[in-house]
Amino acid sequence: MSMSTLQRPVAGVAAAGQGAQRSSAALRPVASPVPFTAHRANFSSKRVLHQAGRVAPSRVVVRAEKAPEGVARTPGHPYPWEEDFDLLGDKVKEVTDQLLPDLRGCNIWLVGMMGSGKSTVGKMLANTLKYAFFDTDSVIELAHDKRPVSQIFAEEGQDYFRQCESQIIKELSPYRNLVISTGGGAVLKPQNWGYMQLGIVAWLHGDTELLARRVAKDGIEKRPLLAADAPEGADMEQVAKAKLDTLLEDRRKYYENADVVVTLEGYGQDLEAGAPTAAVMYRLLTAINDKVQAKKREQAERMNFTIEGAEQLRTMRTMESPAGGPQADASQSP
Ligand SMILES: Nc1ncnc2c1ncn2[C@@H]1O[C@H](COP(=O)(O)OP(=O)(O)OP(=O)(O)O)[C@@H](O)[C@H]1O
Ligand SMILES: O=C(O)C1=C[C@@H](O)[C@@H](O)[C@H](O)C1
Repeated sequence: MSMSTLQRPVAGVAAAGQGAQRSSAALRPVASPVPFTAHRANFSSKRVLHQAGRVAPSRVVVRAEKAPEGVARTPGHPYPWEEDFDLLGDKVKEVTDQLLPDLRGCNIWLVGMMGSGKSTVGKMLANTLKYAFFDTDSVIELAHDKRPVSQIFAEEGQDYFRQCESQIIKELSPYRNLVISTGGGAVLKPQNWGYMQLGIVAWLHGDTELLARRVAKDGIEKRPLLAADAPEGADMEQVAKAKLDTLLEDRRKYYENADVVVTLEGYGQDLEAGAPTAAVMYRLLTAINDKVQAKKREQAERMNFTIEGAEQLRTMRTMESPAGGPQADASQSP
């Protein structure tokens, strides 16, 4: 499959490729209409309008509405501000403002098991950073006349699907300002890491009970690796959980190569559903920022050296070079 017509990503461009030929899919960012919304609460986001010269174009203002009356605060919550939507909104803005200039357009690759929320969180993250968003599964579907992943698996096989996935990862990697949500199995191929590690790779890590609940709710038939050989009439959540356990066992070592790991764990009223999307995004932004700031400090430290005898260097005069004489003479000869 050739992806040679990949368009330079333009934020906000609607998904293209409808009816695209399998051999020449035009890749454009999947529209990311999801603003800063939490699954549980009413968040709203507002982007600052760029008024020439008055507002830095990278600024994103996230406003969070008040938490509904009566929402209990969970004692011992390790991230208590996640339960205070005003505070969470402020914190997202704070970390985004610090991160964006130092991120310098570096791509963010989301990896993780099925159901970890890579697409859901990825869209919100792209929105917040004003990055374009790609979902490799969606791009493959678009490039195949919108056939769902499960059908492509059934008709073309998993190997073919993995080749498409690798091709897309390769083609996206030289671009900048992208959030890319990868398929759960993208981590299996070393060649994919070669491309993803040009950016920052973040693992969304949740326990398999949580993931199974989510994928069962979506319908496991959408995920061919989970649906295969599922006994009829079985509890789909249990089927999914058993398969996810096996897959995670095989894949953990690959996911652990990620630059940052973000837990999906929810607390208090989010114990079952996992952390709300906005909270996961905040954890992600913070982890990426920590990484980027550490790298910046490391680079600054490397530059923090003194040259012994610097004074001598400054006053040193060029001595006559043995090579200089004859060459100089030659250059002057007619
Ligand atoms: N923070 C969240 N809280 C509750 N539900 C969520 C959250 N994030 C995602 N979900 C739900 O979980 C399901 C899986 O999410 P999503 O498709 O984003 O995961 P994914 O990692 O991209 O999965 P896959 O790799 O299988 O495509 C969806 O139904 C989504 O709405
Ligand atoms: O975990 C996996 O191997 C997969 C995850 C999905 O995102 C799809 O990429 C596909 O169903 C395979």
